[in-house]
Formats: sequence, structure tokens, C-alpha cells
Amino acid sequence: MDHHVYAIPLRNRFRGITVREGVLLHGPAGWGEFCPFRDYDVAECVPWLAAAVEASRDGWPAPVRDSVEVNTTVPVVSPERAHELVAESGCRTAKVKVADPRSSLVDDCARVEAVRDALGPHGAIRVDANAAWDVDTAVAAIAELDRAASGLEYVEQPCESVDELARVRRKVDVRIAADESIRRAEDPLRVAVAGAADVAVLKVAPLGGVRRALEVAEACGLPCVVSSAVESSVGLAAGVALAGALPSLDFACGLGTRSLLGGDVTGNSLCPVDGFLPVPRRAPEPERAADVTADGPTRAWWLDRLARVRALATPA
Ligand SMILES: O=C(O)CCC(=O)c1ccccc1C(=O)O
Ligand SMILES: [Mg+2]
Repeated sequence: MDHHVYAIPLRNRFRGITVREGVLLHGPAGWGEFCPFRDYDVAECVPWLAAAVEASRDGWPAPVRDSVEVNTTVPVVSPERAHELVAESGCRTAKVKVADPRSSLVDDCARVEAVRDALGPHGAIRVDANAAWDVDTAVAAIAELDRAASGLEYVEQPCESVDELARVRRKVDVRIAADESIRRAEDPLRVAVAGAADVAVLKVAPLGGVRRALEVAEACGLPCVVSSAVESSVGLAAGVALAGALPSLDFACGLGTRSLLGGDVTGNSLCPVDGFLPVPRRAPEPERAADVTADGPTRAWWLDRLARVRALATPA
């Protein structure tokens, strides 16, 4: 079989979704994963296909390290649940989702305090606001969250625009990381030139593959953090390959997301051990894909999407 459509339930709602779906593609170099979120239009899916084609047809560039430190990712959950997730992760760094419509700043601070308690004084805490704040709200919220964390490592995408990020960055002492601003940028260099961020977040699929993400890393000239899009272990492997190939890596990567899923396509998942993942040479075989096969309508929806993205990506 050269493709497999999967549907994996999430253990907690994340980014408004409760099930992660996509297509695994097989080629001469192994397996790739195509899993753009349902709300993306066809054009936005094109780089995701390029990343899956790279993995399955070409493989990845050689790594320069053999393991990668990762953060655990804490969704919008109760402080008690956040404490448990961090304690069971084995990671020294945690990323906490904040500024969600279902969570007030008071809730966010309580969750961050619980995460600090679970990590101990030497762990690192970063927060991700997914562009939810305006400049003044960001400046005030960052001060509160920095206090609750007893020091934040960085704040990811506090506001939407590059200009707003730059303004927040001038007003706070906490580092700013750009995520959506890198992913959606036609010119990632602009983020650095504008003085908008201290750290760039790179995701393989929206950037169009490991090679393209390495070019973006070089062009933006910032320290990079590789993050997942909450893929199965097949897609996660591409993220770890990128993290393994970056010339320098100063922060833990957002690739500890296997635990957000209630299943996987592989028997041997990319779960961090003591906060580290081994750098793979190719994606793992999806030998357990049959456990998470999508139902008929879901399968039809994905094969139709794949055909339309292919048609756009390879003009007749
Ligand atoms: O960075 C991490 O810790 C996990 C990945 C993550 O948060 C994420 C996953 C899917 C879509 C968006 C995001 C995000 O960083 O905003
Ligand atoms: Mg982010």
C-alpha cells in the first residue's frame, strides 16, 4: 500500500481540534506525512505536500547531532493536570499554551505556577499566545506570567504582526519567539531585520520540508526552535531530522508532542526519554497504521484534498 489515511484522537483539545487526521505517503525513501489542518485552503496545503514528498521520495540531509532535547507541551488544562503532564514527561522544559479564549490570565498564571512546581527551579518555561494579544495586553500579561513562572525562557508569538512583535520586544525583558510570523512569511529575514524576535520557531510541514526549513534558518539568522504540528511519529521524525541537521541548536524543541495523541501509526513512537529524542535517518514504518484507520467519509475527504493539492502543486 502506498498511502494510508489515519484519524487519531487527541488526549486534550488542542488548537480547537479533538482528532488529528492526515495521509501517510510511501515512496522510495520511505514514509512521509501530509496533515494540514482541516481549515487550511488548498494553496496553504502545498508546502505540507512538499514536505511529505521530500520525506518519501528524497529523504533528509545528514544530521550533525544524534539526539535532540525537547519540551513538553501543556495544553489548556487544569493546574493539577498540567502538573501531572509535566511530571510524567521527563522533560526539563515545558511550553504552556496561554491566551486561549477558554482560559483567563488568572487561569494561565495558575497553570504556569503548577508547571514551575512540577519542573523545579532549574527547568525552563516558555509560553505560547498564538497571536492572541494586542501590544498593551501582551506587555501586561507577560509581566504577570513571568512572575508566575519565576522567569520565562521566552514568549512565543504574543501578537499577530511583525510590527507588534517588535513593539512588545522593546517593552519587555523576556525573549520573543516568532512562530506564525515565520511560517506565513514570504520573507523570514524581515522578522530579524525588524527586531521583532530573539528566536525563530521552525515547522517542517508549513515551510515545505527539511531542506527549505534549513534555508529559512540560515536566512533569518536567529537561534531556532523546531516545533511539530502535532503529527504522528512519521511526521515527527521529519521535525527531529531538521533539529538534527541545524548547524546550531540552543533551545529545547517542541517535538515532545506524541503524548498529546491518544494513539500512533507506529509501534515504536517518538516519545522522549529523559527529555531527549534520537535523531532518525528516515521515518519509522507505520506498522500500526491499521489501529488508527480513518472511516470511509474521512478517507474520501483526504484523498480528494490530496488530489486537489497535487493538481495545484504540479501544474498540467
Ligand atoms: O511547540 C510545541 O511545543 C508543540 C507544537 C505546537 O505548539 C503547535 C502545534 C500545532 C500547531 C501550532 C502549534 C504552535 O506552536 O502554535
Ligand atoms: Mg506557536
